[in-house]
Amino acid sequence: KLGMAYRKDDNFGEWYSEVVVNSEMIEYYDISGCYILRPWAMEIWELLKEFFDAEIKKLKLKPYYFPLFVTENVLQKEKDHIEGFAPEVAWVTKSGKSDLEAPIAIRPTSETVMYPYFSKWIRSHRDLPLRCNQWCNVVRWEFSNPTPFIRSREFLWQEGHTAFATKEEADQEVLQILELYRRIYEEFLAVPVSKGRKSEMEKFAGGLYTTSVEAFIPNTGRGIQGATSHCLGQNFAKMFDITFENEKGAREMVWQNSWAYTTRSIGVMVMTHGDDKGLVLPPRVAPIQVIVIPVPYKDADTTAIKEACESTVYNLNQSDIRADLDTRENYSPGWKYSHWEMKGVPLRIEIGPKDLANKQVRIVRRDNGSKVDIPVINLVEEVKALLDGIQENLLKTAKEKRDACIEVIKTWDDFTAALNNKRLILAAWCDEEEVEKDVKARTKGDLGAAKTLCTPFDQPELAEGTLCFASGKPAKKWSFWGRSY
Ligand SMILES: O=C1CCCN[C@@H]1CCCn1cnc2cc(F)c(Cl)cc2c1=O
Ligand SMILES: [Mg+2]
Repeated sequence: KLGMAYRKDDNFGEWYSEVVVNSEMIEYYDISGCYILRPWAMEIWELLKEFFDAEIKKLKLKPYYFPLFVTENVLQKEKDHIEGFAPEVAWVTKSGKSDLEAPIAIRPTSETVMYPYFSKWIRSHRDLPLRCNQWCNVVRWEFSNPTPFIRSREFLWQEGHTAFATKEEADQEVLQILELYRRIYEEFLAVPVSKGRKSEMEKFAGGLYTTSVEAFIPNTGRGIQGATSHCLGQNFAKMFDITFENEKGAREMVWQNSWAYTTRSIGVMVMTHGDDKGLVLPPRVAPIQVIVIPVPYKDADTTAIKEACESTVYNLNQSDIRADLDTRENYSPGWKYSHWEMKGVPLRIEIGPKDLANKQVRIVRRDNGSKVDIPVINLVEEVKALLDGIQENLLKTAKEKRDACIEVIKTWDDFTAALNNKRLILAAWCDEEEVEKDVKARTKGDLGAAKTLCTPFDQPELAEGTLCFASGKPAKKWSFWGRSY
């Protein structure tokens, strides 16, 4: 199937569903909210994992794998904060025809699975820091509109769970991990994000504070949480009795963090860069960075052309560039151009008789469609420069688009107007939870209510006497507000 039926700016939802299928990332599945991740998606996940895993190994994280299942009474251990999540928990109640004695939950997150064993493993300060990471799937039986990568009932993630003797160590790691999440989004996915702190209402209820990287989708005017890094304080240490004997022989509770990013990150990238020809991949996450296509003419030397394509791919691969060729005789060059554009391959190289004769190749950029003829001898350097240029251009363009959506507001009327204009709102407010609840109540509607997305670490100047846009009380901080996924 060639070409898109939907245009990104006309029908974003349909456009998105079409892109993820036509680019061969996703196959829809017969259970709502579940999707098949095909190689074009999994290879991106693996490239991100390769970077992140190497980085957390530098931070001394150790790989673990904990069971998928958790008993009811262990899951209920954090009853205070999970009561809001209870409807999302999926339960196994039978095996074959017979009922299980007690239902078993499928992990929606792994605190309750892991922490009883943290309690067992941590005895002395010498057992600290404990640094545990697992790559796995989790299940949350969500009911709001399922969307490939963005909101699914099963998704892949990494979840890091660490324990320290001091709050200072925990605070430091929270930010180290948040920086890695920023790098995942900005340096790999070319998606601009804002680092900040979640409000008391939006944070992980079981923790002390939550930091996050927040992205924004201009087409829908919705914010989207890219990844989270929580400091749990000693809350879970208390709940699960995770204590250690310090150097002086006194017993203390550990300070813990937990942090995650998920396959949602791939969906954010698709939404950010895709266009009406389909997917547009940032080179650093492109499974194929360069596709080489022979352009044979009726009486041309097709063998020579094919050999030129093969040596081009070989030379690029020798320089660690992910190149491949499409020599399928049953498809025309034109069909192949559209096919690989749909899949978002950053560079296409065309080799025809003229190119052969001139010892050059024609290179076409997916991001801006520009074409350039390059002498074969300069090929590798030129391709590397072009790939770097595309990576840079995608982030720069996305940043400009996101920044163009930011609107600073001071009054309630401007707030509601900006909301309806699909803006990313930056507003000073009094930081009172009641007021945040009130804004939610006053903006409820079929598009969803407005909420705080994060309080950016990078705070604009707060002029003396600035008043909260919602309550009129003295403003304490600037926060990003908007509707969200
Ligand atoms: O975000 C992270 C980073 C990685 C480890 N976990 C935390 C907190 C997860 C919050 N959360 C999120 N969703 C949940 C859904 C549920 F069904 C239940 Cl029972 C609990 C939760 C829940 O605690
Ligand atoms: Mg949720």
